[in-house]
Amino acid sequence: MFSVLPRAAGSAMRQFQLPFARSEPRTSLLQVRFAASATLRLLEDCLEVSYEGTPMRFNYVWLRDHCRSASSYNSATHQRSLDTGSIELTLRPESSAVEDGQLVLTWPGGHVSKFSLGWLAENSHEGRKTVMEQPRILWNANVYQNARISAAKWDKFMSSDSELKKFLQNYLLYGIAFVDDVPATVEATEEVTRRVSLIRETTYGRMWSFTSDFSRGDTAYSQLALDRHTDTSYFQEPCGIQVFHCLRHEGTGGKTLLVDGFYAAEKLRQRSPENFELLCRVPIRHEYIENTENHRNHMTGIGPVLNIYPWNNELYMIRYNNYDRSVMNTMPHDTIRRWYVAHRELTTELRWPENELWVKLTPGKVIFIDNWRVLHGRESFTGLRQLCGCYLTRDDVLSAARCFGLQA
Ligand SMILES: C[N+](C)(C)CCCC[C@H](N)C(=O)O
Ligand SMILES: O=C(O)CCC(=O)C(=O)O
Ligand SMILES: [Fe+2]
Repeated sequence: MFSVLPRAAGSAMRQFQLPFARSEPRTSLLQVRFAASATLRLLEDCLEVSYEGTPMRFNYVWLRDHCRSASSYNSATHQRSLDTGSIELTLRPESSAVEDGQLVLTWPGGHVSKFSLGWLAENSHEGRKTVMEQPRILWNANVYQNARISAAKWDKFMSSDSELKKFLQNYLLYGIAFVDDVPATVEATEEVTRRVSLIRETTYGRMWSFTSDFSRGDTAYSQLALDRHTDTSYFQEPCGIQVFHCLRHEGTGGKTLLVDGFYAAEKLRQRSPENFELLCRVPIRHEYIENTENHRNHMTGIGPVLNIYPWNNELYMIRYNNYDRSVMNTMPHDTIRRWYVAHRELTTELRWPENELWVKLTPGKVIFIDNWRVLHGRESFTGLRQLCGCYLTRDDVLSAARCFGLQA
């Protein structure tokens, strides 16, 4: 397994910088010793706090903006009451002190702000443990199998919060997680997903249950194999999580394929930074057109294949669906050739057999897939196969994880 830290991207992205510019403090006006190993300095444009060995700088406007006094902040709703627009941008405190592990600042006019040193350490730029929004363990089939992640069990999952927390931690790290022993019904599948989050209703329904009956205008509703892909790439915001539960299958084939899209994309970033960068930059369109007796849809989503946060180059979403990719008319002629080369290189990564995790979904086994990261596909099959599931709202899944103290 290679590192999960985002690597510095290639040449075209080297101009990247953290948004927090570092400038040398100019004058030291005041030094106060306030704890065994902590020092406070009121500088020209910021307060420097050296606490537990880390010097941290706090902009004065930032400090006033983060004042937790009753008139500035409603701690019952966790909302700011202060109008940030009313803070003088040249503001400086009139005095500063440390009392009982708290930094106490008095502002011109007499308003007092208090900050615990621990809170400052947690929230300073310098004190932040990691620049990653979402720590992950990227995997190929070996890595995932050797990790021996156990599936949650229905009974415990439904009743024990620590079981749910463990499940969410696995989900966040690997982008997939399983619950076993779920009754093979749509209702139980709904219950198990409601334990985690809200369901995202789409044109396919809230909960859906389908066979290969071509009830909708899409290949999923057939017996054909489906190559690895992410779903709803034609949404402006693709669904965050996909849930599958195979309620019955009397026949052969139909295994589920899972591929960690971020593992493949990071390989591409290492191997060909320019191709990685191109796939981050060039927008393409996906489309879902359905015109049947009962359903009329025309959806499009536009965006790059690889989506990274501009401030740290961390991947947060891959949109990869060769079936639903629409006409390539969103880029100039000279980019097209290069885009196909880059896309081919990513496709090659995604197709290495060692990156493929194959799972036979059986009645009772529910899988949650991070549809912004892990691609799914299936083998062709024979016989009656009924699959049910739903999409989940991403924000609510992440919120559930944060409520357990997980970094999400
Ligand atoms: C999952 N469910 C069967 C309801 C919908 C399938 C959607 C299929 C579509 N081609 C896509 O990839 O988004
Ligand atoms: O039939 C399957 O296993 C999955 C089909 C699929 O890709 C989907 O429903 O999104
Ligand atoms: Fe799919």
